[in-house]
Amino acid sequence: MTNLATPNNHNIVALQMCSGLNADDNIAELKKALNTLPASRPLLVCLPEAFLVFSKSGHDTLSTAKHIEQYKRQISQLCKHHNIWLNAGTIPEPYNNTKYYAASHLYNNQGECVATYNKIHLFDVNVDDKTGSYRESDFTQAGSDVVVVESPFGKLGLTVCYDLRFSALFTALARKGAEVILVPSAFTMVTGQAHWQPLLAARAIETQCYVVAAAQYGTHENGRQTYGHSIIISPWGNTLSNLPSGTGFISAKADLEPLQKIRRDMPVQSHQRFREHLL
Ligand SMILES: O=C(O)CNC(=O)[C@H](CS)NC(=O)CCC(=O)C(=O)O
Repeated sequence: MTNLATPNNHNIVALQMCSGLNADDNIAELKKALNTLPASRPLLVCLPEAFLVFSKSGHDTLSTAKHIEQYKRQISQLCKHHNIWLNAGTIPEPYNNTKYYAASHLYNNQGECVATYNKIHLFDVNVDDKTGSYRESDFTQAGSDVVVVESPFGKLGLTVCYDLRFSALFTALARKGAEVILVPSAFTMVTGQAHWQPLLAARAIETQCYVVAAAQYGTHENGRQTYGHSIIISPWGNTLSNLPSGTGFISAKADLEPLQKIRRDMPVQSHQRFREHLL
């Protein structure tokens, strides 16, 4: 595990993981990683999509969804124990007997779940890799609500992975006041190499938000290969920290003063001429 030296004013961490099939094993990995956290508080820790379970099939993820409360209790206790805010990447939340939401919860440092975003755009895509065909909507119910939540780190906008390709969602988040946008992800190696970094940079620049993307990396027990490259980008589009490969942390300071100056100097939201077409 890579642990980069962390200046003690850093307030945001993104954890890169290589999650496996078994939820208990993935929680054990998470616990180990949290024991090496930087000491600064308040601290927001961001986890990747599917950190709890990265299955071979939606059937297996659905069985984890049926026992999700025990895992949520553990996640909540970890937040209290470490005195951290946590974006719990995604976990499967039951929708009905055959589908779950890809739910991205935000926990505060008391262990309370203070916001939930359900992934809106589902990855029903053919990719030129070993997996070939991704049909996320077979088992995942799409969400519909745009979520921005107050926090000690600014107003957080929640998205997940494939959502990154849909700028209208990011514009909607910006219009709801988002200052820091989280993009927990499990990008494929092939599409990540082609599109990951430029899409994230564009979203940061166009929304004038910090963008924090915690990613899955490596070859997983389910046979999939993910791109990694967890990254924290400033509202000016600068990369503040990144981790191309392996597992471990990156961290940065999300400072709202430079963000406000960027928005004063270049008020793109108020220059927007297509407002009536937007959410
Ligand atoms: O299936 C799970 O268990 C966890 N979820 C994922 O891995 C999701 C849905 S298949 N992956 C993506 O959205 C990749 C997007 C992507 O790679 C792109 O937009 O290019």
